[in-house]
Amino acid sequence: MSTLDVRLYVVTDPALTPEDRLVEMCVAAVEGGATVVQLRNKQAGDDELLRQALRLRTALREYGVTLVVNDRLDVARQAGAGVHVGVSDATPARARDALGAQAVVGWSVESPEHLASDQTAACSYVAASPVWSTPTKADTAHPLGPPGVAALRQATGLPLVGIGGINTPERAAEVIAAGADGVAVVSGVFGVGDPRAAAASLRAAVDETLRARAGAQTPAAG
Ligand SMILES: Cc1ncc(COP(=O)(O)OP(=O)(O)O)c(N)n1
Ligand SMILES: Cc1nc(C(=O)O)sc1CCOP(=O)(O)O
Ligand SMILES: [Mg+2]
Repeated sequence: MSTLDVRLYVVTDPALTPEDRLVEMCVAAVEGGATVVQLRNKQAGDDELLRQALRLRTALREYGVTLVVNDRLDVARQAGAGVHVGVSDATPARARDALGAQAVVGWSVESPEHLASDQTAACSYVAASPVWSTPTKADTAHPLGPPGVAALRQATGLPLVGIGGINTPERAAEVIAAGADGVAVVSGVFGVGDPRAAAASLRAAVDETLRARAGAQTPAAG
């Protein structure tokens, strides 16, 4: 199975991506360079969320990006999407059982201890939660900062994204330089006027830092 491309992972928020603009804004983010889209709407009922997930799936199919639903296993399964779970949700193992071997299952990790758990065997990727504090989500663990991301990198070979407060290309570059494979972003893409341009700037910073990191790891010839 090929490695999941998590370079720019955008996460929706009903306050920033209202239903009548949800698809248009996600398509713009993908055209700017997003590789994963997560539908996150804590208030929506299952029927409403499923309707949104199906609309997104249809619109995103031609772009070949990954669609993930936050928290709700049943909606994810019915939409043919992946799922993201946190420490207070269903476990990754339960999500894997519900969605099957091919599905994308993501897990929030708040410390290297989480990565010592056998739950990681069920994960397609993990998210460093949070890198910086953010007004977008108040109920997070203590921020890890880039050093915390580096500690998680040492503890896992799974695709690793940082999330929380990554709202500038400079911050995105810091997270990648610390060892993450990608950045997960809400307000830095959907809270600005032009999601396509914001996604393109963040993606450029991610790609440039990944290239610099790869160059630094390759021994010079001679
Ligand atoms: C990519 C990504 N990382 C972390 C989270 C947060 O998940 P969780 O801790 O379960 O919190 P809620 O999003 O459910 O409020 C996420 N959704 N996506
Ligand atoms: C959905 C989410 N999860 C987080 C975590 O730490 O687990 S932080 C977060 C919101 C991130 O929003 P922004 O990019 O606007 O800072
Ligand atoms: Mg959750």
